[in-house]
Amino acid sequence: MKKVLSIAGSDCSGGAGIQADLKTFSAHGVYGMSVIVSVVAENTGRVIGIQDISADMIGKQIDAVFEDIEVDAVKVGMLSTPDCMEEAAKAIRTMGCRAVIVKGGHAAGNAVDVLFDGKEICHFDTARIDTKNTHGTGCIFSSAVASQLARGMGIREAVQKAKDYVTMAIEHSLDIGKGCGPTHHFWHLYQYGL
Ligand SMILES: Nc1ncnc2c1ncn2[C@@H]1O[C@H](COP(=O)(O)OP(=O)(O)OP(=O)(O)O)[C@@H](O)[C@H]1O
Ligand SMILES: Cc1ncc(COP(=O)(O)O)c(N)n1
Repeated sequence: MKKVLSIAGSDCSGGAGIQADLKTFSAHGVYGMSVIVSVVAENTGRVIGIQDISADMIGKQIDAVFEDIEVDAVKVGMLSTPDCMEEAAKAIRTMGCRAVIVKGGHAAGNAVDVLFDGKEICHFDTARIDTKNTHGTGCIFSSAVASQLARGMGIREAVQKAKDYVTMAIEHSLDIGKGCGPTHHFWHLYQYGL
């Protein structure tokens, strides 16, 4: 089984952050691991508090994973301090960085994401879904890309599959909480079974 690591914050309400990443990894059939950089007291409506984990402890978590387990892909989420960013940058640097994707979830009109793979620009364009329930969309989109890369897919195909996944997860989003609810990480599994 391919192994994917998320370096991100913890969302106690379960829709974003580490919790969303682990659900997304499981939905993609990869083994999920997590390095927690921050504990966030948040829900679908507001962020109440943020407790950052020390850079030393973040580094130790990363070392604990890498000294023992072969990691096929890394996804980085919320990084709330420059120290966290430095630890993550060191980890990413060891893997190389060949492509960049800019997400357009907050723009007006269609939901368009733009990928630059070092050679060509590629657009991923879907109709905007009219819903307030988009808590965690960025988390699950990037976790889905990391999962597909770990499974051996090329970058363009991985982004297309992740876009399809996040779009359907938003389409089947859950009305949980009073604010912006989470998406449905396992809609496909619940609809069609294993
Ligand atoms: N209402 C929507 N309808 C369709 N797709 C959406 C919608 N909102 C977000 N997306 C898609 O979800 C994915 C995540 O992008 P999004 O911009 O929401 O991430 P984000 O992490 O919230 O962004 P940011 O980091 O700027 O807060 C992208 O593929 C985006 O196009
Ligand atoms: C711990 C944590 N990490 C990230 C996000 C952003 O989520 P998104 O931008 O995907 O909605 C969040 N709300 N909480």
